[in-house]
Amino acid sequence: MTSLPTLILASQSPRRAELLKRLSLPFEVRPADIDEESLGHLEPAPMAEALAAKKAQTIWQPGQWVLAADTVVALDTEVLGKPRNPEENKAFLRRLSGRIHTVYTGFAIQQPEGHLHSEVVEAKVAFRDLQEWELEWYASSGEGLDKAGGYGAQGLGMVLIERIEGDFYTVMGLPVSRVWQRLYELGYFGQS
Ligand SMILES: Cc1cn([C@H]2C[C@H](O)[C@@H](COP(=O)(O)OP(=O)(O)OP(=O)(O)O)O2)c(=O)[nH]c1=O
Repeated sequence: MTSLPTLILASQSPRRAELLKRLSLPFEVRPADIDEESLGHLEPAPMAEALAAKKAQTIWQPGQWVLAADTVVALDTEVLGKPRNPEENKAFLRRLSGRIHTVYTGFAIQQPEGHLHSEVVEAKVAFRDLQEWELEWYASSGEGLDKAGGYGAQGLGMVLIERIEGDFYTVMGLPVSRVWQRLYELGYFGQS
């Protein structure tokens, strides 16, 4: 393969950077500081897609390939954001315990000439019935504090999960297989 253009990753998420690294794609991180509240009125799926698109558009400059994403965790119709403290983290986990919730990860790719592609992918996650000591243990680890829904499926949070329906990487914050496919279709890897 000839050398690929540098992807600008419009995300501060270390997980998304790690996934691009694992794909051996050349990239630079340039987080987009957007007002997420302004799209808070949307339903979870369109919200994840619109936030990803907004992040890409904030960073894009002519000639660049930009990739952005946003992960929204929804329990029925309610969105669980990032818990503000261990107490709130515990409360989130108590609500997720023994139930199935949906993780929506929207992603956006903006091409060098400005065309913007965005879409959203979903996965269903079933939590085990969690014991009180497990809520305490997980919340005090601090792992869930910078994560939507208050847990990380790729970390200690793996023990909270009974099963996942859909792509694991959608839960982790970037549906890599779908992103890869779209990059190909949009011509990132060269003329197809
Ligand atoms: C549910 C879940 C979320 N997460 C993370 C992925 C995202 O980083 C984060 C959701 O917040 P996002 O707002 O999607 O992303 P971010 O704030 O980390 O970064 P940026 O806005 O700059 O793109 O939660 C996990 O790492 N594992 C999980 O299992």
